[in-house]
Amino acid sequence: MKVVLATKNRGKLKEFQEKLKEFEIEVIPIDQISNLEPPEEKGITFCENAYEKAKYYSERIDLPVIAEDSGLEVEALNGRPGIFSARFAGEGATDEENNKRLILELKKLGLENSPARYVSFIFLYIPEGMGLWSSGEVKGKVITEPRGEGGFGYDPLFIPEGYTKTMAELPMEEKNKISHRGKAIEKLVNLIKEVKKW
Ligand SMILES: O=P(O)(O)OP(=O)(O)OP(=O)(O)OC[C@H]1O[C@@H](n2cnc3c(O)ncnc32)[C@H](O)[C@@H]1O
Ligand SMILES: [Mg+2]
Repeated sequence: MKVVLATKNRGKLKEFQEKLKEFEIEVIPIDQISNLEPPEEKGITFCENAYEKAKYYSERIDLPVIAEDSGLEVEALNGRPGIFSARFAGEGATDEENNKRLILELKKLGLENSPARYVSFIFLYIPEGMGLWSSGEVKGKVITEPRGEGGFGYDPLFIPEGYTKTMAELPMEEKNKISHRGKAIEKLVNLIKEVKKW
């Protein structure tokens, strides 16, 4: 089975490819099929953004498309950056700039860490008129001293619950076992299997 993934994020793409390989599903990045620019993320929830993006591409390329919207919710920041995680430090910000902003915001509050969670929301849009969705989360804490080279985004600042290493210090295989995305992908695969039985 093959499925198109609508993302511009290389880290995300690699994690999807690695995880779905376990289930013999091949992931084709959207830019191999189409050079359409993604729709603006206008939603106020992860759910809306994932749905809108999957629908947008699927209707235009007439193939099943997966899109994911994900982010980091920090307790001390009342859930921010949330859906704005990719652009916390401004439109087009790099991971490093976003991490700096997070550290600064925590320090402004006099904090060295805060409970936090990563959230992933995945939508699979099938042109014949069907949609499947799943979500996942991983709880942990964010710190103000980055560590590790793996993963992407806020991983050098995120320590999953029950761990002492940051997400960026874990091999991808291990991150995929415990991460918001890994869990959401597993749930989606189970749904696909159910639907195939009909
Ligand atoms: O929209 P696409 O093209 O898929 O790529 P994106 O990077 O903009 O992806 P999102 O809109 O879902 O924003 C998610 C942001 O949340 C953060 N994030 C999500 N999952 C993460 C993870 O597993 N590790 C670290 N940071 C993560 C990171 O800053 C991402 O850029
Ligand atoms: Mg995005």
